[in-house]
Amino acid sequence: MSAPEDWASARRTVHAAGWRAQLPPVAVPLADADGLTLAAPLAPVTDLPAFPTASVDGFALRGRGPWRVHGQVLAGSVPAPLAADGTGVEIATGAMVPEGTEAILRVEHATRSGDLVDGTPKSEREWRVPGEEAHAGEPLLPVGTPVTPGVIGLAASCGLDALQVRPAPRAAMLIFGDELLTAGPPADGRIRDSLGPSIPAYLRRLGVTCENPVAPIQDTLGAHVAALRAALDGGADLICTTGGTMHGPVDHLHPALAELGAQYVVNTVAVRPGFPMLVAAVPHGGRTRFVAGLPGNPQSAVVALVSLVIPLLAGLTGRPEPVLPRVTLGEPVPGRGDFTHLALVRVDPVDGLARPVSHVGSAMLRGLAGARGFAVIPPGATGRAGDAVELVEVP
Ligand SMILES: Nc1nc2c(c(=O)[nH]1)N[C@H]1C(S)=C(S)[C@@H](COP(=O)(O)OP(=O)(O)OC[C@H]3O[C@@H](n4cnc5c(N)ncnc54)[C@H](O)[C@@H]3O)O[C@H]1N2
Ligand code: MOO
Repeated sequence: MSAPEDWASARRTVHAAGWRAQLPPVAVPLADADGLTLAAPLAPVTDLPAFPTASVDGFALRGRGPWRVHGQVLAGSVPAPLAADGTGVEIATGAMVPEGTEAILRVEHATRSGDLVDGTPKSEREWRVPGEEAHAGEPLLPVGTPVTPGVIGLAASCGLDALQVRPAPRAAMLIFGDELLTAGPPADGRIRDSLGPSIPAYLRRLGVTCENPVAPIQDTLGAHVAALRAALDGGADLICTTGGTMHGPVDHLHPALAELGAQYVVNTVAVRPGFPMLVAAVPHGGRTRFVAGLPGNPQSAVVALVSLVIPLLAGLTGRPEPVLPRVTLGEPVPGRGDFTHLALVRVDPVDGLARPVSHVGSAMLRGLAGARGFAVIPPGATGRAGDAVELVEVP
């Protein structure tokens, strides 16, 4: 077995490997772009607003009052200029302001008799001027920005119909372990596969297109290699496997990777739980694909997902390496010697402090199901109440 790699540096290594293999950009209609990643800066086609735009309902006026009002300007039309002092038009919020306008008088500040209007307009301008929000071509959001509903709305207001984005990575999910049942209660030495139903759900939350898992795959080297080949031929950018990361009698992942000509990006990480996790790169079909080997112990598999798969996906989609938020511990959390300890915590909604949860054995999911994420206790350290530590959130 190779020496385990430091947890933080393993994250940097997989991000860099994903970055080098970034998925080629595509143009995607706005309505389909949520969750993808900008591959070009977002910039407006015109000034924003594109024309002087009334902010209130009232009267657009020229010169001194009282003003003779002739006609109406509604949003969506091009008005004639105000040609003479002492004249005006009724104007609606959102309408283009006529050339020659010197003030807009709000309807609630106006007195009207017949076609004459009088009142005192506010001293501040009651319309938006072109370029007030942005100028044509001005970069508003950089490459690597995750597309959110807010970004989609901004893009539409900028006059864009599509966005240049990195597409969603495609994942396949392979479950190893002859002891696994896909339905019914555990019994007679057999247990339920808890990762086949849950890891694809996490992946989808991470913006990945994930097929239904292939489960369980027979505990033979031939079946492992065949399943990995089928996933590569199916076009997967990322293949997540569970189990078989160690070197027990039926752990075939390492020999299967060797047979495929895969190169380790990271092979075992100095973290508890989860240390036999790995990421390997496989050249296939003219580009690099990745295999993420998640350990079989269920909590360890999720640790591997948040530790390695999330930074790998960030790299693949052209996003920066994830920056971890910090939380303050409300109780002590022990360290794990030379290893990083990822300790499941919940974050109290009232005092905002992170406290360890119970039932956190690496074979258990009970603690994980109610936890916000993993507090990171670095090698050689111990978490004391009041310490601000990094938090890896569970997706
Ligand atoms: N001699 C040693 N043995 C083990 C060590 C060690 O250091 N020396 N480390 C343990 C650790 S830590 C982990 S984690 C596991 C990792 O093992 P594998 O990735 O090879 O996983 P398996 O042996 O296939 O399974 C381990 C465990 O998890 C259960 N399992 C597997 N898949 C699923 C699934 N989809 N759903 C639910 N449970 C699953 C499986 O039945 C085993 O109980 O190795 C330790 N051993
Ligand atoms: O590292 Mo194992 O993943 O402790 O259960």
